[in-house]
Parts: sequence; structure tokens; C-alpha cells
Amino acid sequence: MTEVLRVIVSGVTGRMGRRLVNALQKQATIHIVAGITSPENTFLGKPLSAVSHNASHQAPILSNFSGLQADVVIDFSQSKCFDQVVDYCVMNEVALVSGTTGLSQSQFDRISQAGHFIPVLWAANFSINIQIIKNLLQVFKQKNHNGEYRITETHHQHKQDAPSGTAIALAQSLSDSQHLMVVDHNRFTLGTIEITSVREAEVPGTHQIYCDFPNETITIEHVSKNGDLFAEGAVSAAKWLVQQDNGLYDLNAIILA
Ligand SMILES: NC(=O)C1=CN([C@@H]2O[C@H](COP(=O)(O)OP(=O)(O)OC[C@H]3O[C@@H](n4cnc5c(N)ncnc54)[C@H](O)[C@@H]3O)[C@@H](O)[C@H]2O)C=CC1
Ligand SMILES: O=C(O)C1=N[C@H](C(=O)O)C[C@H](O)C1
Repeated sequence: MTEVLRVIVSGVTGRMGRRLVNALQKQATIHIVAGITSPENTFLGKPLSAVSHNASHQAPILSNFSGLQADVVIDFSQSKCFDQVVDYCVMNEVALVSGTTGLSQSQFDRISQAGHFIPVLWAANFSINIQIIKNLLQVFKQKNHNGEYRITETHHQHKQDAPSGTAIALAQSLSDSQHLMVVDHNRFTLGTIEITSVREAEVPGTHQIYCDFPNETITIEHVSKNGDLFAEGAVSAAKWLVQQDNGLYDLNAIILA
């Protein structure tokens, strides 16, 4: 008999959390234990059916993880509640898949530490093709010593962090420096890489990378058509992660599996 995977959705009332619930409900072998939201959220105490297409879903929307038992947490929330997510997973030996961006360096250090105790996978972008583009950019960097690069990211007006986690990750593939500097509210640098952030209407997420070499230019554009791309990527990652040993993983581990 196939074992049922018990999942907690952190950030369940958000744009991604709702898509995640819908994606999880398509999986016969997944059971959603509960959804977590902020203490002030109006959906608190309601069943998951309040935030999903499936009116029959009775799992509760809670403000904390207390007493919950699960195999994996899938987290798309906010940096301010990220520490409580990691603490719950480590203390209860629950695997963690997280796509929350805008994290501080100490929160990234915490993810690395958590990998000693549980399987953890964090990705700024759950599109496998973004991971493939990151890998390609690393090759560009190795093979082109005179390359100059610029990144522009465009997202919906509700997005709280800038630049996007994806833009930072793409720039990190191209730079020896990992340190982000703020130029002004929508312009940043990471080493010599310039990043521009645009906030526009309901754009799901577009990233353009301009690569300038002495005798050629290359432009790569990745356009997310909708958030299901990320939700479905995170569900696949969760199904894979629960079968792994403790450790810190990225999407390359899934590509190479
Ligand atoms: N890695 C990826 O592929 C993707 C990452 N993201 C990231 O996921 C995160 C969420 O994005 P959205 O759903 O658009 O944001 P959102 O603002 O719509 O949702 C955030 C959720 O976090 C919850 N939350 C806020 N404070 C909380 C607290 N103290 N305790 C528990 N829950 C709390 C909110 O209630 C809400 O459910 C962002 O960091 C975003 O950048 C978004 C899309 C794709
Ligand atoms: O907030 C979003 O919407 C997205 N955030 C991620 C990021 O910060 O890179 C990924 C995706 O582009 C959508």
C-alpha cells in the first residue's frame, strides 16, 4: 500500500499557499494536516475549504504548529515567521521545503544548520528551468572573463521583497561576491552585477538577464505564466525530499537524481 504523505502548508492564506493547497489536493497520496497563517488573519480557525477550490477540505487553518504531526512542511510565507517554521521542523524531525524569499543571512545560516537534523530544500524559485539557467550562467562566468551582466526582475505590485530571491540567486551564479548592495529603492548591485526591480500590476514573475561579451550579446528571459509553476515544483520537491537523508538540498539535487 502507498504511504500517505502528511503535509503542513505554511503561509496557507497567501497567494502561493492557496495555489499550493490546490496542487496538493490533486495528489491522491498526500494529506494536508493543517495550514498556518498569521495570528491576525481573518481565515484563522476556518477550514482549508475557505481558501481552496475544494469545498470538502476540513483541515484547520491555525496560527502555530503546536501539537501538529507531519512528514513535511511546505513554506511560502514571510521572513518574519520563518524562524518558527524552522524551529518546528527541527524540533519535530519534519522535512522542510521552503520558497520564502527576503530572508536574512542569519536565516540562511539557520537553514544550513537545520540540514544537520532534517532534510531541507530551499529554493528562491521552484521552476527547474530557473535552476538550469543558473547552471548555464555559472558556465558563462567560468568561460568569459570579460562578461558584463545586468538583471531585471518584474513582479506583481503585492510583492514585499526586492530584489526578488531569484534575481539574487541568478546574480550569485555570475559573481564572486555574495553581498547585495542597495543603490536605491529599485536598484541593487551584487559585485559588478546590476539588478533592477520593477513592480507592475499582477505580473507572476519575469527575469531578464543581459549578458554582454566583447563580440556578442545574449539575453535570457524567463517568464512565469502563473504561480502554479512554483506550487507544482514545491509539491514535487516535497515528495522527493521526504525520501532523502538529513541535509541541505537545492533543485540541482532533483535534476541530477
Ligand atoms: N520560491 C518560489 O518559487 C516562490 C517564492 N515566493 C515567495 O513566497 C513567499 C510568499 O509569497 P506570497 O504567497 O505571494 O505572499 P503573501 O503575502 O500572499 O502570503 C504570505 C503568507 O504568509 C502568512 N504569514 C504572514 N505572517 C505570518 C506569521 N507571523 N505566521 C504565519 N504566517 C504568516 C500570511 O498570512 C500569508 O498566508 C514570498 O516570500 C515570495 O517571495 C513566491 C512565489 C514563488
Ligand atoms: O513573490 C513572488 O511572486 C515570487 N517570488 C520569488 C522570488 O522572489 O524570486 C519567485 C517568483 O519569481 C515569484
